[in-house]
Amino acid sequence: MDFSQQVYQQNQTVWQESIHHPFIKKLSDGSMTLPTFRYYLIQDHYYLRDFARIHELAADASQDQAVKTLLQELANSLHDGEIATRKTFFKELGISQQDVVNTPIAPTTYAYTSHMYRTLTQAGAPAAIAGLLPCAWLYADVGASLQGVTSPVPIFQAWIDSYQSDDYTGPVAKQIKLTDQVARQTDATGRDAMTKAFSRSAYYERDFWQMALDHQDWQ
Ligand SMILES: Cc1ncc(C[n+]2csc(CCO)c2C)c(N)n1
Repeated sequence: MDFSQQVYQQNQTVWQESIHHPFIKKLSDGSMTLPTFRYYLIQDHYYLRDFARIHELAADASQDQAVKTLLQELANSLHDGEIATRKTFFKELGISQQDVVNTPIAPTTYAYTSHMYRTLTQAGAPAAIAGLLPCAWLYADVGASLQGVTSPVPIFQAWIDSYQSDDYTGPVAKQIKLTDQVARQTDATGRDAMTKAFSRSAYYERDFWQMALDHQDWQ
């Protein structure tokens, strides 16, 4: 069985807890408050900045030219895709640079991004690549689970729509393929590190939703 299918199956409990998380329910039924959505977007802004950076660092650390190129491509498509979408949301909700500066990175965002940097420095590019995978894959599944759902709040609907276009699902398939290719070129110890990196990211993805509902801070 491919590495991706194996870790996907192993992490279904936490995965399904994300898909059925109250955060997703509140987005789709419109009961989420705007301050919660704003909180999520600002934390996500911090997250995406590091997420893009880790692609670049993993590309630098990778020995394989094709892997390097694909990671760089994924990093570029982030700037045109997810990061650009966030900028539109910021504009629509009136979130300013000052609002971002005034909001510190919260513990779960800090832990999730630190986990990805740590994985890269301690276990290398293959594990870092596996740690990047749950992000896009989970959101594709969340998008699929929301197919046909119409949120009464237009900006929540825009968020849902952003995970349903082919522009989005194409890169996810590429990333799964890349991870499987890297896993095939890696020994058992490396694959074990990849497995751990994937599981930990899946865990932090679930906690990210809860962090936003709780408006988690450092108190
Ligand atoms: C915490 C968190 N996890 C996942 C995503 C989703 N996401 C991040 S980058 C990207 C594009 C393809 O890699 C997608 C879908 C997010 N925004 N925030």
